[in-house]
Amino acid sequence: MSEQNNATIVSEPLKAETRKFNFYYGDNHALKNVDLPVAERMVTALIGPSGCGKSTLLRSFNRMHDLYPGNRYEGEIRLYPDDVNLVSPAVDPIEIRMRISMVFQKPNPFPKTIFENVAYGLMVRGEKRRSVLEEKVEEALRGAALWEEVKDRLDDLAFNLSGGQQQRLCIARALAADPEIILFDEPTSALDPIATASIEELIAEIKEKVTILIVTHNMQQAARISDYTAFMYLGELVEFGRTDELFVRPRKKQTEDYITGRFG
Ligand SMILES: Nc1ncnc2c1ncn2[C@@H]1O[C@H](COP(=O)(O)OP(=O)(O)OP(=O)(O)O)[C@@H](O)[C@H]1O
Repeated sequence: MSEQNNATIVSEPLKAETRKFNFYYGDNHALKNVDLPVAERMVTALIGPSGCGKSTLLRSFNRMHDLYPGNRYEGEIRLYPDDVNLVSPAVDPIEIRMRISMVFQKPNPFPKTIFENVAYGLMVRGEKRRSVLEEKVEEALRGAALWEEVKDRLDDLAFNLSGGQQQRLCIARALAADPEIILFDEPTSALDPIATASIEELIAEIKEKVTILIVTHNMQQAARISDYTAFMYLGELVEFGRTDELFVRPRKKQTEDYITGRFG
């Protein structure tokens, strides 16, 4: 069977796409010629065994690796519709981080109030009007399904919220910046099953507005919430497909071994 071009598998418009993308931590060649299409307003899951490069790929999308000397990108990550290469040195990483937000494994609210956490990005951008901030904070908290729980305690410290609430607050903080893409790095691994279910529901809702890329160790979660799945191994993208097809009829033996738990 001839190799299929991954982008042709996607039926929606592309929001982004990596092309012959490589990443190096100094001498460590962590990502190798990755061609990953990211469908607009869909959920794309990155799965694969520990150390295969999922987080490295995710973090490349908002130029997190720029913060460390010795790291090197090669190839392209095209962002559409502008069609810019977001890892080009000519592109400002700060601008990219405003357009592409990230939610981490462990909730990481700032040591500030609930209100300030959500308003932070807007304030950094110079928005000072209290009425605009209030409106945007409410909208983002509603979008993150947290408004009803916190509307009477917006001036409480964010640390007083439960773990699941803190993670929804971090999602609200990401939403408040009106991002085009949200990157989720194992967002439920520190949460109990109920909080996990509410984050999964939330992801299904916010994908109506925002493109989502998510790293997960949990294959059931990938199968439940994603539209497309990319299976990675040793820095390579082994197989990309529609989630309903990849989990039922994987084309590659490595993918099949991984999803059936026979990996070793
Ligand atoms: N800061 C770093 N410096 C050097 N090598 C790194 C660094 N971070 C990750 N690596 C290496 O890059 C490779 C990919 O790591 P990465 O964290 O992206 O994998 P992962 O699939 O997300 O793993 P996990 O599921 O365990 O989080 C691994 O070999 C890892 O050891």
